[in-house]
Amino acid sequence: MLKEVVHRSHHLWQCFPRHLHCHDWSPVNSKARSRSGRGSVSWRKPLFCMASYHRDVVLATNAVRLASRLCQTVQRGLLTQETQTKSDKSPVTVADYGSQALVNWSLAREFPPGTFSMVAEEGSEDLRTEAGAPMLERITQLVNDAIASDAALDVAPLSKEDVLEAIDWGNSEGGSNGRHWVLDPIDGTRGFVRGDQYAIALGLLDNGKVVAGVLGCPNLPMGSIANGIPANSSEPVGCLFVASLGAGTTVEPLDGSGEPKRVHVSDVEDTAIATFCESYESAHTMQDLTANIAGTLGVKAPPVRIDSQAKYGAMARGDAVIYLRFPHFGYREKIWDHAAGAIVITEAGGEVFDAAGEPLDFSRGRWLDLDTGIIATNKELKPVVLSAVQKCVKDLKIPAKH
Ligand SMILES: Nc1ncnc2c1ncn2[C@@H]1O[C@H](COP(=O)(O)OS(=O)(=O)O)[C@@H](OP(=O)(O)O)[C@H]1O
Ligand SMILES: [Mg+2]
Ligand SMILES: [Mg+2]
Ligand SMILES: [Mg+2]
Repeated sequence: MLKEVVHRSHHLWQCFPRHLHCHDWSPVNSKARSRSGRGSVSWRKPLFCMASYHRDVVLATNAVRLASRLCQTVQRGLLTQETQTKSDKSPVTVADYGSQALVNWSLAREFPPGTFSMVAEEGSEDLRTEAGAPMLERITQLVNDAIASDAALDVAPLSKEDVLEAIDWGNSEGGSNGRHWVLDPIDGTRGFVRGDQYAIALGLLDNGKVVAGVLGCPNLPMGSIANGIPANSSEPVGCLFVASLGAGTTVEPLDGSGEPKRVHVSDVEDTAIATFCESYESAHTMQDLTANIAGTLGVKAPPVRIDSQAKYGAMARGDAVIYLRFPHFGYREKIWDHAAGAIVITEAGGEVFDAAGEPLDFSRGRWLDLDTGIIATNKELKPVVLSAVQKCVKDLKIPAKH
């Protein structure tokens, strides 16, 4: 079956106009136009784009929207048997696997055979065991339901083997040459399980540099979260952030009900009125260190703590001025936890760097080797934030590289 898909994808690719210009491509497969009335991923016509990655951005947006639907369905009624614990003790759910299978399947069919490379978080090993069989059954059903709900996808259902295979298309090592997609199918799984924030994070590397990023944040309010996330608010929820090199960052409703709007990081230059955001989970960042850095900077507001790369999206539109992330000793960052988020910030005018002040290097494979920590802020505040970080990190006596 997947062979068929790949074969057909080659055909699709051959039919696709190669040298698209921004204005040439504005597919609309909305509910209103669909033959069956099933609705489809609401295709967008971006306001800001750069010709070379425009097609990738459109494909990535559609894939993320499709996966978001699956995640929303699962989060509404998550059952305990739909969650497993991985060997590193972190949780993984049917939605992490389902989202990865859908994004991989949806993108791979658009590229010529042998040219699709994906670096993604999950692998199918645990699903291939006897204990994993019920989960695989459920994931296959969720994936097929999501595909069937989209009128633009007129394909036969995937088998369990197809789903396993699609998940494993994410096993690329990435690197500094060529094009590699980078996917976190659910970033912030702990938040997802808790019923809080999470993100479907899809980036694209070209010769080691992040050139495009799409963040689907199904639970993030469209309005500012500078003062935290209001409970029981009537605010519309569900944001899609899209960025590509030289083309800026936009935000729009994830459900396709509104137009993309360009966003920019905060222009606050006075740290006394700056806000900062960080991981919700204290196990993921040294919150005592970040409190110390914030204190050194004279930041008065309490931290905005939310799960996942939704933080990067929130920062890109100015909800927070500074992002601080300092994992506990020994933790090694992975590229899918930051690729999409980093370009969403940089294209919104911000900077993302490590404690040495260097930009993140996504060219070294699946891992993100960096000096201590990840920091983001606007260009004006970078020197003062970096200096506070370096002072506090030195006081903490963290080994320079870990
Ligand atoms: N011990 C430890 N230290 C630091 N980071 C860790 C750690 N364990 C996991 N992770 C990674 O954190 C990802 C979740 O993103 P955040 O830390 O920003 O969000 S939050 O902690 O859920 O609030 C999370 O991403 P997902 O696994 O995709 O949920 C992990 O990759
Ligand atoms: Mg995980
Ligand atoms: Mg993650
Ligand atoms: Mg994940």
